[in-house]
Amino acid sequence: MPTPLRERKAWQALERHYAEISGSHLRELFAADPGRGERLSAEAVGIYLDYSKNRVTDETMALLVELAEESGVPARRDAMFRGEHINVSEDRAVLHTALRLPETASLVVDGQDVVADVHAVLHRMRDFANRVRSGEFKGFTGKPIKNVINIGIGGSDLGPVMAYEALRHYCTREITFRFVSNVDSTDFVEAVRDLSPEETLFIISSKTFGTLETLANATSARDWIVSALGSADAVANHFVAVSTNAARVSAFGIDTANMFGFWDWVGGRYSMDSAIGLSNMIALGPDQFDELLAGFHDMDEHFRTAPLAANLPVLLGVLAVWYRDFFGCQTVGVMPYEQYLKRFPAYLQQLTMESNGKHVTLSGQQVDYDTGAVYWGEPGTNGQHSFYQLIHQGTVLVPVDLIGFARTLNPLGDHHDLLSSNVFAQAAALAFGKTEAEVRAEGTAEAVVPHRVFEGNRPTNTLLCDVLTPRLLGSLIALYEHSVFVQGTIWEIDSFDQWGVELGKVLAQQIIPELTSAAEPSLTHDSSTNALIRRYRSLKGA
Ligand SMILES: O=P(O)(O)OC[C@H]1O[C@H](O)[C@H](O)[C@@H](O)[C@@H]1O
Repeated sequence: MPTPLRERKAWQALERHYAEISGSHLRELFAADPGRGERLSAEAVGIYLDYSKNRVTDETMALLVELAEESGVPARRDAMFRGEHINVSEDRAVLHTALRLPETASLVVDGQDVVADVHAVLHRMRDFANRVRSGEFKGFTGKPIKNVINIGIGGSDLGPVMAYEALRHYCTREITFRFVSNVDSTDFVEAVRDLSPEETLFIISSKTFGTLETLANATSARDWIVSALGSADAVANHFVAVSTNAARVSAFGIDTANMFGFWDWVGGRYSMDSAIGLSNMIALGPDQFDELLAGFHDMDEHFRTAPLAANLPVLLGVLAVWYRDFFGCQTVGVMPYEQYLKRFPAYLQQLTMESNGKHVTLSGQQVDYDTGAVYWGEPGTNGQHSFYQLIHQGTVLVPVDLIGFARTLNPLGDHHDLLSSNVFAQAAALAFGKTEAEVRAEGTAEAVVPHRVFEGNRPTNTLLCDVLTPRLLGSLIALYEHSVFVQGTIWEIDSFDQWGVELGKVLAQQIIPELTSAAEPSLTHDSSTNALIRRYRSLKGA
């Protein structure tokens, strides 16, 4: 049993240290230490992390790294990479890192070479992707596929849609890609409105193949194809499945020959580099998909081997703990200054919040400290003209990750420098602010002075990369995956289960028949739920 968090030596030292330094201003820390801006940085696999604009000193960082050490981050990391069952509440290995091991590697878990299994599926995916891309794979009426629709939700949607948007520059423009996730019929109806069924392929992505939203959408997709093409036999030409559950795939009516498998040791939110990425492989082509996997692996190797004090996921992870538990920050903003990464914050929400939104330790004890923060964000400059006001002058402290790139994939005049100047300007403005004296010196009318003061001392990480490539994207995602792991290990929680999504699902199952029934809603509901059900029924019937 690890020492409870509050009793760890490094934690207690951090409590004392926090009392000493929490009042320090980044203005003073920078003024007293000209080397700070370069020293408090780390770089690996094409990602430069400037963490100097955090409310830390060298001593803070040393203590945070000690905390990671004392919390057993290296040992648990190695256990994860070996395939031990670190997901204790589901008694499963956590092996998304095996999805990106090179074919020459070998990893035997429970008597099975998982690398061989992974590459067997990758080979089938490559063959299929090539056949779809070349037009060799044909629809029921003999036409090549022009549209690919991934139907999935949560981890079976967010990764593929984020990566598709992120890597659009590298994707074929010959095929239209769409992603249907919501059980709201509008999602499906709008996605297929302008498409020809004869040229449309559905990828039904679901780890369990039991998710209501996905099965409802898959059923509507099947009806759409069968009614348009006039034969149930058309399913074989227009549907493939990605799942761990072959029995359910075949019960749905998809031949398991058209199924791409993965394994229970891949968590849904860690699955975009498994067969769940099939739509991405078709869009990118197998070679660029390999690059994406190589990028994940680059970061895995860095995480596995770099000293903790220079280890990017460890640094991001311990800083997240520092703000969450010592400064009491409830949220973290992630702002990509790269339009292609517009869905990255949404992707990170599942990764971070489903992983670390937990209230008990691995052994089931209620935690007596805060765990996962709320993650949110938008592309940077758009955010500046909307909610950055609160980050600059509001009363909450919001640590922000700013993600910038030296080069754009779409050079156009001076746009990219205009964009990038904002990355550096925001980080500086948040850190150093503007004092009352500075505002006055500008000749500001006295009554307005307080409104124009920026306290500063608002922390940021700046992640600076060269240009967005599939490889870089893989590394960036793995960076956040492992940061989540570091946080979860320090908090001693299970970052790989998600029991918190179950209760609502069960209640919805109970309510579904009540929405069409004329009988009184269930006596087991509360009066509010019953009143809402009655009102819904009467509005619907009106
Ligand atoms: O891939 P599926 O089995 O359809 O699951 C889709 C999603 O739904 C669940 O409710 C979980 O909260 C997610 O972790 C998962 O990614």
